[in-house]
Amino acid sequence: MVDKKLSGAGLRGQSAGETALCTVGKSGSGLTYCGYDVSDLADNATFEEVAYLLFNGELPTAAQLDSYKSELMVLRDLPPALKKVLQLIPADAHPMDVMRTGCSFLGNLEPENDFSTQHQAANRLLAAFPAIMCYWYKFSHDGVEIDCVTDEDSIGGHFLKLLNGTSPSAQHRRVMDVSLILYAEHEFNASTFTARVCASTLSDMYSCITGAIGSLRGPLHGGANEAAMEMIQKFSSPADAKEQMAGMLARKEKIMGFGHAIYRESDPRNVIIKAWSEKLAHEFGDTSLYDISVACEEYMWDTKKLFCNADFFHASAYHFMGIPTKLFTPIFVCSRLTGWAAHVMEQRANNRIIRPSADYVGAEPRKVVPISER
Ligand SMILES: CC(=O)SCCNC(=O)CCNC(=O)[C@H](O)C(C)(C)COP(=O)(O)OP(=O)(O)OC[C@H]1O[C@@H](n2cnc3c(N)ncnc32)[C@H](O)[C@@H]1OP(=O)(O)O
Ligand SMILES: O=C([O-])CC(=O)C(=O)O
Repeated sequence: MVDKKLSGAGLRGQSAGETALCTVGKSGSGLTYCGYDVSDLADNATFEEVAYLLFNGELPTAAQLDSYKSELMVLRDLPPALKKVLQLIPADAHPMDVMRTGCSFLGNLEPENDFSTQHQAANRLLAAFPAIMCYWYKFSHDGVEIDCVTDEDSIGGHFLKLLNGTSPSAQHRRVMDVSLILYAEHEFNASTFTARVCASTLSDMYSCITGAIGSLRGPLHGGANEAAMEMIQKFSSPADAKEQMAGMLARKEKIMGFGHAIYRESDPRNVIIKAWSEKLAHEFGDTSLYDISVACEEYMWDTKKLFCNADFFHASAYHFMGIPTKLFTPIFVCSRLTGWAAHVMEQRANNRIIRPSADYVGAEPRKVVPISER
């Protein structure tokens, strides 16, 4: 992988601190968590192992993993007061606003009063996020109050069971696991940096994560998976996709799910989720959306040398699993929480308040003219 020439606005190319959690776009290996290549983790680990790795720096032993999964299972149910709040949020609310409120409200009920409980706060959010999303979704859309506890021992399986009310297939469980691994961590991306800035003021875990959710919500960041889904659904065939994309590029519109702030030639997560999307398309029995997605990928590379980022083939993969489009970005939250919380802990361990400077481009010094003379 070629290192991208990094300069210009948006703090691009400037180091804003140290991390032992992740490398992005380094030559030889596209993405690593604590030294492990993401493709190795996606092939050989589960999401809970990756969460444990990010929170503790090492992969768990079998006994440590068993006990960690049991700990998380006990933390899944939502307090009655939080359920009441979720019931008040209308069906047309943005699900990322629901996640933001759910996280913030839980912070009122179970505040992190002391940093010595930071692991508990992170684990509580990790265990509770799927229920926050699905409890609100099922109540507001179907009028059903779901049970927030399931017998699924993985977070991905738990989410699918909350959503569908039935146990997922082994394949769907595994795809969720891989997806959550791919989204878990990504160095100083916008939402993680938000969490670190907040942590640097010595604020609490819930505030850091609430702020990060707000940053992930935007279509230039995590919101791109939903935006990509909305786009590909409008294309009737691969040929139509190419024609419409040509128009979008001519109008200087951004094509969601393409390009990246750091990677230059490819996003290492794409090849992994793309392969799962293809498998799921065959299981779904209609590969047209996958074929359209491949046409988009080819067209963007051929015309603009822009490649799919992690979000693009997530859209079709989630769709083939029957997941409603509006829940795509909240799933990202369920995963990235691990990276955010790990960065909060890392910032706290070696903290100095993050406070950069600005280049002033405003008016020269001047005097206030009395209001009657303006
Ligand atoms: C999980 C994630 O958060 S991955 C990112 C998800 N976001 C998206 O998919 C949104 C679409 N992509 C984008 O908007 C951008 O590629 C970003 C925000 C990801 C990165 O932004 P930047 O670092 O500024 O991009 P970069 O410097 O590579 O842009 C180079 C040129 O390509 C253009 N470009 C980049 N991505 C796209 C795109 N998806 N569609 C059209 N043009 C694009 C830029 O506008 C820029 O053109 P210009 O020089 O004429 O202004
Ligand atoms: O790193 C970034 O800028 C965006 C990204 O891919 C992520 O957060 O996963």
